[in-house]
Amino acid sequence: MVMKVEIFDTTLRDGEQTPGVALNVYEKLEIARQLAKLKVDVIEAGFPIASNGDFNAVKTIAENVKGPVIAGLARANFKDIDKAAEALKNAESPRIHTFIASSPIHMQYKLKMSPEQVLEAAVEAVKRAKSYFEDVEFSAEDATRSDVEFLCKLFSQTIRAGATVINIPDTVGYTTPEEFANLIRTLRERVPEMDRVKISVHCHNDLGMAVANSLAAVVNGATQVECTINGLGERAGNAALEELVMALVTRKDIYKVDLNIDTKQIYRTSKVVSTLTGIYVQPNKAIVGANAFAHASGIHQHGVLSEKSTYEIMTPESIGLTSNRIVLGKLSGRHAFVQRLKELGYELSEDEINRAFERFKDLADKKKEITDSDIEAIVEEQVTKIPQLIELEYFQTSSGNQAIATSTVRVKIQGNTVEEAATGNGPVDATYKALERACNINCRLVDYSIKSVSAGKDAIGEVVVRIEKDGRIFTGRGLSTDIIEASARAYTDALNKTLYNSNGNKPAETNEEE
Ligand SMILES: CC(=O)SCCNC(=O)CCNC(=O)[C@H](O)C(C)(C)COP(=O)(O)OP(=O)(O)OC[C@H]1O[C@@H](n2cnc3c(N)ncnc32)[C@H](O)[C@@H]1OP(=O)(O)O
Ligand SMILES: CC(C)C(=O)C(=O)O
Ligand SMILES: [Mg+2]
Repeated sequence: MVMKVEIFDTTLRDGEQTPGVALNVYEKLEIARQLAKLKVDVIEAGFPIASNGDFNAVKTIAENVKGPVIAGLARANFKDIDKAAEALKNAESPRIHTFIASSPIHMQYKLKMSPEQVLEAAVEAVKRAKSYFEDVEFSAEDATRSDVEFLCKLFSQTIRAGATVINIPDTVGYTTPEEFANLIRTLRERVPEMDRVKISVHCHNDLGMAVANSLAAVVNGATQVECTINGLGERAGNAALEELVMALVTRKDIYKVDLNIDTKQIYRTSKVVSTLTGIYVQPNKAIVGANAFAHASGIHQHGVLSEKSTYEIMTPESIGLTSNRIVLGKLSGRHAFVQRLKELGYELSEDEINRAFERFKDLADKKKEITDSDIEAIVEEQVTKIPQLIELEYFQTSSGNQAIATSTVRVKIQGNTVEEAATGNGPVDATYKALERACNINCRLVDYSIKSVSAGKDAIGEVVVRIEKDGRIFTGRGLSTDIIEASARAYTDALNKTLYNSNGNKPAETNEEE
């Protein structure tokens, strides 16, 4: 029989312990409703004794969210438990989650209690909680640094007192998969009562092993896993729900467990939580990071375009995304570029593709990500071009508010390399004068305009110039992330057209005017 593992979400309790996060009752309710859509088995809605706000949030969620068990946290004392019971009393399925630390460090320095006192407080707490509700969870805080003998005693007695769920937290993220697996196995072997309750784990991520430790516990019999959306939580956070769930689903061949979760709600839930908590998800975060289903390198893009499973172990649709993302940049190859051209509706010849691809690579060296607008601009610039009689090989400018702008350019004109320099009213003016000299063309700048083609600080600038020569107007266009370069390219393009025209050719573009 396939074992069922329950997902206990503590985003609203441990997740809210993330430094800088404070959710109001409406925000908590919205997250709880989304967690119910995700079909988590338990929502830990808060710590009712902590504040009136948290009490109200737990009460509101208990009264309004149906489906999952609604849990409230309480220390091992009557005041906390009574308050939690009051907040939870109208829940469809309420659970009081009471806890006390069991490690020597915590007992001695924090609680200032002997093990015997802790044992007694735990048993009394569970009995008190049981007087309110059938479902009672008991946690031995810092279990992974506790004496195993003592843990066995604590769990045996709290189960006899009525606990229905025994939670084994790795409170400070100290354990390792092997050690934790061994602890779960040992406890199950040595505490016969564990057979009749749910065995839960609650792992923190201080050494980056929260998910791995939780999975090791599942393999060894844990039937409930506590986790948070986006891995939020105290210090380095808790095991991330999305990672745990997708590991259990994707590697069902190994874990062989069933879950209630509707994985298609994962992405949306992550978004809701990051928006309401203000804690953004790092781009390379597993499952829900912006790059989790993005492919940036040519070899991978080619693979994924041929067959997605070459580089995707789960589908973006399975977590609620509509598709993967092919990110065009300097590491992309021809396959991905050609595919994007097709998607944008271009039908280009081999030669046109070659030229556009060359320009794309050139631009990608300067710009992190090439957007669709960039590609459209590249195609417009490259493909509609007449033969390059003048090629801009190099330019250098210097300018400043106290200096005379100077520019040096090197161009290749019909096979000959010419270098010239000029001064001007600014770097663009100086470059234009140097280009005119180098090309030996007398013309007049009629119009100059610049606009941003794409978004962001590294956006492409598009410069369009109109020049007049012998009574005719020629238009030139230039693109670059550097506006001086875009200006130089535009002017070179226009000069090229004047030369092409004076050689007796009919300009290919329609933008030439009499
Ligand atoms: C591992 C975890 O994540 S546990 C959950 C942690 N979350 C929180 O602490 C968030 C909410 N907490 C709060 O709002 C407050 O800390 C409260 C309301 C719980 C308590 O506030 P205060 O009464 O001002 O106490 P304070 O937080 O300074 O100290 C904790 C007290 O609880 C005691 N305590 C801690 N854990 C437990 C426990 N599980 N059972 C019983 N007593 C406990 C401490 O020994 C200390 O007792 P003392 O006041 O007699 O010295
Ligand atoms: C309250 C308990 C379960 C906890 O958050 C922890 O030990 O980390
Ligand atoms: Mg915790």
